[in-house]
Amino acid sequence: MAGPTEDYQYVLGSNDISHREEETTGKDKALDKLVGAGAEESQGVSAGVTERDMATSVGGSIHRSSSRPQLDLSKAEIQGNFEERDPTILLPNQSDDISHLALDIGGSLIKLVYFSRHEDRSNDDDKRKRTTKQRLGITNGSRRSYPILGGRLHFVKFETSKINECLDFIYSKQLHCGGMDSLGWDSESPPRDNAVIKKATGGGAYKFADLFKERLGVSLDKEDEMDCLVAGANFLLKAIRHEAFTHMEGQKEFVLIDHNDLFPYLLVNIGSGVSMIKVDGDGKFERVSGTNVGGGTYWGLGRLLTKCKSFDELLELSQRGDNRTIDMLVGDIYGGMDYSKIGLSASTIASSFGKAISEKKELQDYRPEDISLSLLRMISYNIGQISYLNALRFGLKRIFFGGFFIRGHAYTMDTISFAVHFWSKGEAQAMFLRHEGFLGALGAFMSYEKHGLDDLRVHQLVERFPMGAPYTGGKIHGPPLADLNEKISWMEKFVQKGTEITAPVPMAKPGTTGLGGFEVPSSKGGVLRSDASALNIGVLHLVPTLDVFPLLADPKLYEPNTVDLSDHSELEYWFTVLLEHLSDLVDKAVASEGGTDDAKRRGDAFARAFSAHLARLMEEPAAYGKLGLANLLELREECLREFQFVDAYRSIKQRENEASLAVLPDLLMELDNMSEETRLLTLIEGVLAANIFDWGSRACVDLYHKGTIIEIYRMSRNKMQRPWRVDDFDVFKERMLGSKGKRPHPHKRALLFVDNSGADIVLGMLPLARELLRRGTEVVLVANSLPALNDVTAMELPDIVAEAAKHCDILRRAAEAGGLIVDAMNNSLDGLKEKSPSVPLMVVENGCGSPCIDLRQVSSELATAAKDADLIILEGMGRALHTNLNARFKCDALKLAMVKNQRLAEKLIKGKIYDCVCRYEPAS
Ligand SMILES: CC(C)(COP(=O)(O)O)[C@@H](O)C(=O)NCCC(=O)O
Ligand SMILES: [Mn+2]
Repeated sequence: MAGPTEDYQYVLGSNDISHREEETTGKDKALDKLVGAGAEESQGVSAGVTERDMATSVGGSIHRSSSRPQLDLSKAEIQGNFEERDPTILLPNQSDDISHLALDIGGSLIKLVYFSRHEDRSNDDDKRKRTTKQRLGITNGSRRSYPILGGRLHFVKFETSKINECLDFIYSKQLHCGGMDSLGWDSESPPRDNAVIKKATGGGAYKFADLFKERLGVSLDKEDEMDCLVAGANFLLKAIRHEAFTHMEGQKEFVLIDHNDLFPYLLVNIGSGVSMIKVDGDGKFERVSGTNVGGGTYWGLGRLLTKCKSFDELLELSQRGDNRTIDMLVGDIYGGMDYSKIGLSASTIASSFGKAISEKKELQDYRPEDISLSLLRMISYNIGQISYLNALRFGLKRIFFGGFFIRGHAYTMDTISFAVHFWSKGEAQAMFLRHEGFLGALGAFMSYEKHGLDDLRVHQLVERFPMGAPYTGGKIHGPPLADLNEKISWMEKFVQKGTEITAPVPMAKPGTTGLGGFEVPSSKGGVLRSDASALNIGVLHLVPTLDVFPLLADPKLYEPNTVDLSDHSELEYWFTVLLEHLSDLVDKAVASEGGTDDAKRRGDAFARAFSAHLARLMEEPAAYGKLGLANLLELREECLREFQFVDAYRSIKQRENEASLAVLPDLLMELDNMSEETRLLTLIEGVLAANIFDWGSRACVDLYHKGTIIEIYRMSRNKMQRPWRVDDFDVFKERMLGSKGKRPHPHKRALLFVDNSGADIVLGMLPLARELLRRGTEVVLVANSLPALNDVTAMELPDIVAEAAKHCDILRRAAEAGGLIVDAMNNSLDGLKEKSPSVPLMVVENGCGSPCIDLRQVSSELATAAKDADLIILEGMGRALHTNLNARFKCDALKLAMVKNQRLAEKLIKGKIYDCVCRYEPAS
C-alpha cells in the first residue's frame, strides 16, 4: 500500500546481532515547545546514551553530544491561522514525528508499544487531486473532532532484568518527551505542569515508577492489567486480519475472525503466571481462573535445573530434547503397549518427570535438553488442560492464548493445542495471537484518551516488515541508528557475521500417535534462533485514507491472491523466480540513481535484505501472516523503498512512453477508419498485445533484447489470434454494441485499472479509454500511488494524457473536463472549438505501490470514484491474474492480461506463455 516505508534499523553488537529502529525525528505542533526544546533538539542526541546523560536530562538540561538531529527546524513556518490556539507548524525538512508510548512491565519482560506519527505527505494542492475531488464530490465535511492520525505502531520488548536497556531506548528515541497533546490529539485540554505522563500496566508499573521518574522524568499512569489485556486482545482480533491462528501438528493456519461473532471467548494470558479471562465484549470481562504454573515456572525451574542463562536459551535447549528419558510414559507402565481403551497411546506422558523417581540418577545424569523439554511439555500441557476446563465451565468454544511464554514456539503451541483438542474431543479450539506478548501494552496505549485507534478498521492498518525482521524479530538493543548509511553498514556487517545467525527453525511435522501420544521435537539443524520466532510482527502503519473497494460483491469472501503459496512447490518456484530477478533489478535500481557508489552500496544492501526476507519466508511461510504471491511482490517494492530507491524503472518508463507516444497518432488514425465492431476488437487486442511490456517478467525482459519497443509491439499484435485462451470478447461486445440492432445504454462510468508504462498505457489502455469516452462513458484511470516495476503511476499519468491529447480531440476535451489538462489549446485540432461538453477523463491513485492490488485496501479517492462506476477493467498479470482473477464485483468487470510466465499459464489457464485472458463478468 501507499505510504512511506518503515525505517527500522539494526546494529551489530559485539556478540550478537541485535536490531534497533531508526531514529525517528519529531514534528511538533506547539510552537512554544519547538522554541523551548527545538534548539536543543536540533543539536541531536548521542548515539551512545549513557546513564549519566540520562540522569542529567531530568529537569530539562539534556546533555547532547552528537550530530543526530531530533527535530529539523529549518524553514519551519506556521501553517494556517495564526490566531489558532495550537497552530500547526510545518517543518518541511522534518521526516517523522515524536512518538508516544505505553508500557507493560511484567516480571520477565517489558513490552513497549509506541506510535510515531507520519505526516500525510500527499499534496492536496496537486491540481489533479483537487479537480478530481471536485468532480467526484469528495469533501472534507465529515471531520471528527480529533483526527485519526496516520502513523506507525511499533512493538518492542526488553528483559525486565535489563531495564536500563529499555530506559536507554526510550531516551534515545525521545519517547519520554511530550504527551499525547504533542500529537494534536489533546489540544483541548488545559496545559499541564511539566510532568510527562505515560500509560503503563503490569506489576513493574508500580515497582519501577520511581526509576522512570528519576531517570526519564516520566510519571507512570497505572492502568489495570486485566483491562489492558482485554482491550489489547479485542483491538487485535478486530483490527488485524491475520492475527489469530491455530497451530496443530506443526501446521499454522490463520483464522478469519467474524467481528460480529467474536464474543464470548476465553483469553488465556501466559506471562510469568497465567490469567484466564472470559471476555464478553469491549470492557466486559471476568477473570475466571488462572494458574501460578506459568512462564515464570518454566524459566525459574529451568534455570535451576539446567543453568541456562536466558529463557530463549532454555527454549532452544528443549528443541534438542527427548522427554522420554525423564517423563514416565503410558508405555513405561504398560510394557510398551497403548492403553487404547481410554484413548492413551504408549507415548502419552503418564507422569511428567516420573521416571526420575524410579531411576537412581542425579540431576547431572539427565541431559539439560531433556529436562527443558519435559518442563516445557508439563507446563504447556497443564495450561492447555486448565484452559479447556474453564472454557467448558462457561460453554466457550474459542480460547485465545497470549503472553510471551509462547514466543511463537511451535512445540509449545502444539502441546497447548493438543491438550485442548484432546480433552474437548475436538469441540474447543486453541488459537494463538501473532502479537501474543503485546496485549497489555497495546491495551495501555488504548487507554490514552483519544488515542484514535478505536475507530481504525482492518483496512486502515498495513503491516510492514522492515529489513531486520528476518534476523532479529523485534529485539532491540542500544540506541537507534542515525541514517541510511548506518543501516547499510549494519547490513554489510551482518553479512560478514551472517553465518553466526540462525534463522528460526520451524518444527518439522511432529509425528503423533493419534492417541494422545506426542513425539519429541524434530528440528532442522537442531538450533533454534535465539528469541525463537517470537516477533513475527512488523510495524503497523495506520493509514486512515484507505478504504474497502465498494464494488466488491462480498468483501468477506474476497481473497486477493490467486496463487496459494501454502503449496510448497509453488513457494519454491516463485522464490526462485524472484531470486533470479534480483541482480537485474539491482542493476536497474542502481542505474536509476546515477550508478553512484552510494547507489551501489544501497543496491547491495537491498539485495541482502530482500534475500533475507525470502530465506526467512522459505523457512516459515506464515512468518509474516498469510503469504500470497502479491505479498512477495509488494515486499520487494517496499524493500527497494527502504533503501531509498524511489523509482528503479524511471528512465525505462520515460523512454517507452516517448516511443509509444510517437506512434500513437498513426494508431488512432487506423482505428478511426474501422467499423465500430472491428475497432472494439482491435482495441482489446491492442491492450492484450501491449501488456507484453512488463519488466517484471523474465521471459519478456529477454525478449526486449531482440528488437525495439515498436517492433516488439507489432510482433505481439500480429500474434494475436482468437480465440484467446480465455475469450469472453463476444459477450463483452454484445454488452457494448448490442445485438440484433438493439443499442444498449452505455456504461455511466468505467474504472480502468491501468498497468505498465509505454505501449501498455499509450497504445493499449488510452485508446480503449478513448473509445469509452466517445460512447459517453466517464473514464477514471486508476493507477499506482507509488512506483512498482514499470507500472505507470497516478503522478505520471496526467503528463502522458496531456501528450496524447495533443493528437486527439476526444482525449483532449475529456481530459479538460476531468481537470487533467487546462484548457490550453484554444483551438481544436481541426481549428474549431468543440461546443458539446465531453464526459470527463480522470485519474485517481489506487493507494498501492505494488504490481498487484488488494482491493480491501484502496485509496479513499478510488473508493469514492467507484461509487458511480458500472464497469471496471482490470489490466495486467498483477492486477487481473495474480490478484483478482477470482474476485467478483457488483458491476460489470473485464479482466485483460497477457500471461507472461509459462508456469502460471499452465496452472491458471492450462495454456502457454504469451496466451491471453479476456474474461468478462457481468454484474453479479
Ligand atoms: C510482476 C508481474 C506480476 C507484472 O506483470 P504485469 O502486471 O505488468 O502484467 C509479472 O511480471 C510476474 O508475475 N513476474 C514474475 C514472473 C516471471 O518472471 O515470469
Ligand atoms: Mn505491471
